[in-house]
Amino acid sequence: MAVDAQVETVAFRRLDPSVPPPLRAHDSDAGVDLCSTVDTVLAPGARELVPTGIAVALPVGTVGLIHPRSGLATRVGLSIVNAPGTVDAGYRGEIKVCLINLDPSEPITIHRGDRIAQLLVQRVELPEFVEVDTLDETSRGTGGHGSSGGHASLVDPRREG
Ligand SMILES: O=c1ccn([C@H]2C[C@H](O)[C@@H](COP(=O)(O)OP(=O)(O)OP(=O)(O)O)O2)c(=O)[nH]1
Ligand SMILES: [Mg+2]
Repeated sequence: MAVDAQVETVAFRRLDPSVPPPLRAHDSDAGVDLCSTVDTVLAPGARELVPTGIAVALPVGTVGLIHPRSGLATRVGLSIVNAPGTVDAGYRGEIKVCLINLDPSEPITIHRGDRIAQLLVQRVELPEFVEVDTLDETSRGTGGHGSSGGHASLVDPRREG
């Protein structure tokens, strides 16, 4: 499958003419901000699929990753259930964000036009997966899920202080 050599532009459509275009707050920012097209209130613990009014045509060989915004995460506990969300290069539908209110007690009010998430475009490999009988040996081998140790104090309920 042909992969574009350089990715300098990404075509987008505004499905809602009043929604702002995907913009970087600063030229060198990794992500462009995505805005809500709806007013909504997220109760503590609630999640909601929020439309952004934006559709994109990402070049083949790239992926769009939808990340939370750190300021909203820190200040009010707003996050994304499936962070980072995956936007496939072939997807032409509206980008939607599955927001979640992680605050234990306070609701979060979202207004139409609020910047709710950020979209990063990254290169991605599209390898063919080839089935084999044996895999090459490594020093890690099959060890995982804490096999290297070092975090017992984080999970030991008897820990004091
Ligand atoms: O946060 C997200 C994640 C995905 N999508 C869109 C773009 C993506 O290309 C498509 C499918 O996403 P994904 O593969 O993560 O979902 P799935 O549950 O596997 O659905 P599908 O069976 O359509 O692949 O949904 C969004 O708009 N927002
Ligand atoms: Mg999928």
